[in-house]
Amino acid sequence: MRYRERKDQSAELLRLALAEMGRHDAAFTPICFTVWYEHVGGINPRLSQAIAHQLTVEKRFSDETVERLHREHIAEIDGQTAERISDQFQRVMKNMGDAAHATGETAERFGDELGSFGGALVAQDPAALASLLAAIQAGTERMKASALALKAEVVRGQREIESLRADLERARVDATLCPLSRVLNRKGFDQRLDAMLAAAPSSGRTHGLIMVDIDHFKQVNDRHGHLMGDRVIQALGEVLRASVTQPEAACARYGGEEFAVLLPNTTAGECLQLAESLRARTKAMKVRNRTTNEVLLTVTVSAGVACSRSGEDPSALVARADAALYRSKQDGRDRVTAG
Ligand SMILES: Nc1nc2c(ncn2[C@@H]2O[C@H](COP(=O)(O)OP(=O)(O)OP(=O)(O)O)[C@@H](O)[C@H]2O)c(=O)[nH]1
Repeated sequence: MRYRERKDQSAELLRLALAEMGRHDAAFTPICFTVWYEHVGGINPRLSQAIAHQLTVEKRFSDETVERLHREHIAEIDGQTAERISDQFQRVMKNMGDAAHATGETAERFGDELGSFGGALVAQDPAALASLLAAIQAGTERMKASALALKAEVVRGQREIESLRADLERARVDATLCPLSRVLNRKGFDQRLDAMLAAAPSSGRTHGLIMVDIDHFKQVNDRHGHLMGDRVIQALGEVLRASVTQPEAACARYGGEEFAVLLPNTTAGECLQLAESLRARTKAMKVRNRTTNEVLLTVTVSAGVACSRSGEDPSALVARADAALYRSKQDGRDRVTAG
C-alpha cells in the first residue's frame, strides 16, 4: 500500500497539504491534493525534488504543472487505460470460467449417467443394452463438444491475455514517455538513472550524464508564442533521438526546457564529444514556417557533463552535471562544460 499514515498523522498532512494548495493557482482537485500530500509527507522524494526544481521557474503552480507532476511522479499508467485493461481481463477470465463451469456440469451429468448405465448393464437386458449404448454415445458426444468448446475458449483467452499483456507494456512505456518530445519523461529518467548507477561500469569506464538546457527559452515563448516554444522542445527531442544512438543510452526531458542524456559504461571523452555534437546539431537546426519554409528561428543549448564516481548517489551525479550546466550558462551559453 502506498499510504501508511495513521489518522492523526494523515490529519496533520492534510493540514499541510491544504496550506500548500492555497499558495498555488491550481484547482483543489484530488490530483492536486495527492501531489501536495505526498510532498509534505516526504513520501515521494522524486516528486519533492521535481517540486523544488519547478519552484525555481514557477512560483505558483498552474493546473497544468500539477497534472504533469502527478503524471510523471505519481500515476503509474493513465486511469482510463488501466480500467480498460482491467475490464477486458475480467471479461476474458469470466468467459474461461463459464466455459470451464459448463464442461464441469456436462462431465458431472455424464458421470451420473454412466453410474445408472452400470446398473442397467448388470441387468443384461438386450433391448435396454441397445438404447443404453445410444445414450452413452450421445453423452460422449456432449462431453466431446463441451471439452472442445472449453479448449477453444482457453485458446481464445490465451490470445487475448497475450494482447492485453502487450497493451499493458505499451501503456507502461507511454507512462515514461514525454508526449511532446518523444523521449523519456522525468519518471523514465529517474528509473534509468537508478538502473545505470546500480551496475558498476567496466574497468576504465564510467557512467556519464549530460544535462542540456535551451538558452533564453523564455524569449522564444515571449517573442514567438508558447506553441512555437513547444515546437522547439519537440525539435530538440528529435535531435536527441537522432544523435544518441548507443544501445544502452537514454535521452529524457528532465523538466521544462531541460533535457538529459544517460550514457552508461562510457568514457569522459565520449560524453564530452556527444555533448559537443548535440550542441552543434541544435545550433544548426532551423525551425521553419511549415508552408513558406521561411526560417523562423534558431536556438542554442548549454550543456553540463558529469561522470559517475564510485558509490555516488543519483542526486549527487545530477547536481554535478547541473552545476556544470550552470557554468556553461554563466560563461556565455552555447557551450559544454565538464563537471
Ligand atoms: N513553450 C513551452 N515553454 C516551456 C515549457 N516548459 C517550460 N517552459 C518555459 O521555459 C522558460 C524557461 O525560462 P528560464 O528558466 O527563465 O530560462 P531561459 O529563458 O531558458 O534562460 P536561460 O536558461 O538562463 O538561458 C519559462 O518561461 C517556462 O515557462 C513547455 O513545455 N513549453
